[in-house]
Amino acid sequence: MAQTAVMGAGSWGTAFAMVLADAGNDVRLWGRRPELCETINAKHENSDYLPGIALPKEITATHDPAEAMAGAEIVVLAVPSQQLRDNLVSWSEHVPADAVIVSLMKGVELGTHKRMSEVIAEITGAGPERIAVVSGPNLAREIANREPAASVVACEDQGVAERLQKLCHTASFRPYSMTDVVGCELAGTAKNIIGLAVGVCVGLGYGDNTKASVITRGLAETARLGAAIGADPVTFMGLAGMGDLVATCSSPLSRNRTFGEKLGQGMSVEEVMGQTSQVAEGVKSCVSVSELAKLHGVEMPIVEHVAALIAGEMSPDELVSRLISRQAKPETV
Ligand SMILES: NC(=O)c1ccc[n+]([C@@H]2O[C@H](COP(=O)([O-])OP(=O)(O)OC[C@H]3O[C@@H](n4cnc5c(N)ncnc54)[C@H](O)[C@@H]3O)[C@@H](O)[C@H]2O)c1
Ligand SMILES: O=P(O)(O)OC[C@H](O)CO
Repeated sequence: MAQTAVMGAGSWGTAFAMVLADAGNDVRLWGRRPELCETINAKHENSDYLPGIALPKEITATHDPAEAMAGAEIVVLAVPSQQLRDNLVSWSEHVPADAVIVSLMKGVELGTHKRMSEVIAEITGAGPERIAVVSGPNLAREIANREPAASVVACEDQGVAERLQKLCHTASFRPYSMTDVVGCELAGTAKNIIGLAVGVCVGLGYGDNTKASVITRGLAETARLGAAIGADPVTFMGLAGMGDLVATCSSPLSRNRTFGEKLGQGMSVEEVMGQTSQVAEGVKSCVSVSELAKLHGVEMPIVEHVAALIAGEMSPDELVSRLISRQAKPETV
């Protein structure tokens, strides 16, 4: 068992802190707002993000990053992807030199097109054997309710992945280990964008054939970019790929799918933003992933159309009609 720090007390940071505590680890949870940390410590509940769920007593919250990470063997990062860089710059002096740094985030940075593991390596100087990713079909509220689910722990060092796997294996959470960090991160990021597209179709009133078509072709274009940036193609068939895509695109709990659904129903991006307190990563990552694909000469029509929709350059109806009327071609990845 290990001393762990979870940096970010939103939905997934808190739910994953529960997983770590259930697995027998000591968990310090860093929260941005002192008053939320006080509530968590006093009531053992994150009333803002997971109301009604009793947190294990082994979780203690703090607003002080130095206190959160002091002596931590495992530092878990769970803030919105576009906010990671700024936070990590201010936290990096407190990250213990030998700690393994685990990303729970599913996004690609705007401007740099970097995956979160690349941002972590750049800012902390940690080598690949100290950087890991957890990704899979893991909607926070279901995990916090201890509903059975599987996930993937990826680290280039298989031994480190296996150690982390043991540290987060509980009676309801079953992690698999793997070494494909690139594939895992790309799959987790792209599924949010495909989830937005599926949500748009749901909002327009379309049914399961439409959803399945977007999911399948979404996975194909994700795998295409994966092949270009060095991912293992098998990853896209697994929990971080197909698994997460199915969970996100099927569930009303998904913030990305819900965001798209509201757009499909006729709300503007600004209106949906105004109603959304939690992060829908695909809204930003559609831009960075679309640019990354272009840099690698890879076509990602669904991602590109979602980026155009978010930019206000096309309507939900146009998104669907333009995708369906693209030139006919063989079904290849
Ligand atoms: N919620 C899920 O079901 C789930 C599951 C798997 C992965 N993820 C991923 O985990 C990451 C975190 O998502 P979440 O669901 O916890 O998001 P959230 O919106 O529920 O919470 C985000 C947390 O980050 C904090 N935050 C926001 N802006 C910040 C800033 N500028 N500086 C520091 N902290 C800031 C918020 O206060 C909050 O504690 C995302 O990349 C998401 O895609 C989420
Ligand atoms: O709520 P979403 O759309 O951010 O999805 C949450 C998780 O990533 C599902 O695995």
